[in-house]
Amino acid sequence: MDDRIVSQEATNDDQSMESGLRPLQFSEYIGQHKVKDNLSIFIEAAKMREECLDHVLLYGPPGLGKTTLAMIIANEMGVNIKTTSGPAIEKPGDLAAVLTALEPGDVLFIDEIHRLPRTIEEVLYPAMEDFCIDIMIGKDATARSVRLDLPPFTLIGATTRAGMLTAPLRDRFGVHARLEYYQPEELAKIVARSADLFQLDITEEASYEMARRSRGTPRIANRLLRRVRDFAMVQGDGLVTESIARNALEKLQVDKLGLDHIDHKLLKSIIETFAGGPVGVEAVAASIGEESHTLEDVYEPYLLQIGFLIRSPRGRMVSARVYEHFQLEVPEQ
Ligand SMILES: Nc1ncnc2c1ncn2[C@@H]1O[C@H](COP(=O)(O)OP(=O)(O)OP(=O)(O)O)[C@@H](O)[C@H]1O
Repeated sequence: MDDRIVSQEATNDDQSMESGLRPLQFSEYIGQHKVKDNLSIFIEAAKMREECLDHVLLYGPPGLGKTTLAMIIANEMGVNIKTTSGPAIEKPGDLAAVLTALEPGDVLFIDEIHRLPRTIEEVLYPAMEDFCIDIMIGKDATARSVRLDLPPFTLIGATTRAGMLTAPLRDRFGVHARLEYYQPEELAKIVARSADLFQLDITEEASYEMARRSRGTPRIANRLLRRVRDFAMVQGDGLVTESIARNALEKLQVDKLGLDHIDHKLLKSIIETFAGGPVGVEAVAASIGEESHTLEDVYEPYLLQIGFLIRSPRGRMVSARVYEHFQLEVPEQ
């Protein structure tokens, strides 16, 4: 896990803070209108039919609110939620234990569902389709399969890698919802809401200052707010103003677009060592002393998303916007 302030992954620090900041209803969940509107209809219809909600697959990058949404769905359905994750389920028996402990109507949330081993995934198929599981009793010659009925339940699977799910598993989810990166105005509302929960006074401009640097991700917005709050308490009179926020974010080395020193090092290395590219990912990784898979999984996605990096068949290139961002002259083609 990387410990950058702009990391999308949750740190231990985030986890203890996040539970208190989680919206509990759709009305408090900011943005993601398409997903929210559709889910609200499906929930309403399931309630009218007095049935469970169909199984839901939530996918999208880390920190965009998949866990939060799963909790809201359970809350809006008026049922309990049990939470586990792909890596926590090591044997088919682990999953059988979770499934047989469900109460009728419960939501079972499996985070990082793409990390379930195939043999365990197969236990899920009949559970999702027919609300039953087949478990093996005995060994070798005396082994036999016994079918156990389960109560009707809703499985909510969350993944950052929908492409890594097998087709049979993906097809068993009736609802597929893709979470998108947030717009600055939505993140500004999330910052203002969290500040309110922290009982912190903040100006609208200060919320925007953090929103613009949060890389489209609520988790990062909330993390920046926590750090800025420290600066406001020590350096100001408690009110978070735009200039306190800007000053704090500069000290934290998070620039106007949410880029940090690692992004700068990566982009500058391509400009200075490789004349802007194209250059192979291995060469870039070596030049900044990182593994190539870390570069691809952790550092590149945001830079690609904002169009700062371009992936071409001949390797990575920086776009003209990177030169402008660093106030460098754009080289002639
Ligand atoms: N739409 C939203 N409105 C308000 N707050 C949000 C929203 N989405 C996420 N958050 C906040 O961002 C934090 C991170 O959200 P959450 O843990 O649900 O992300 P996630 O997508 O499940 O991340 P991961 O994939 O790493 O598990 C939570 O504390 C939550 O309060």
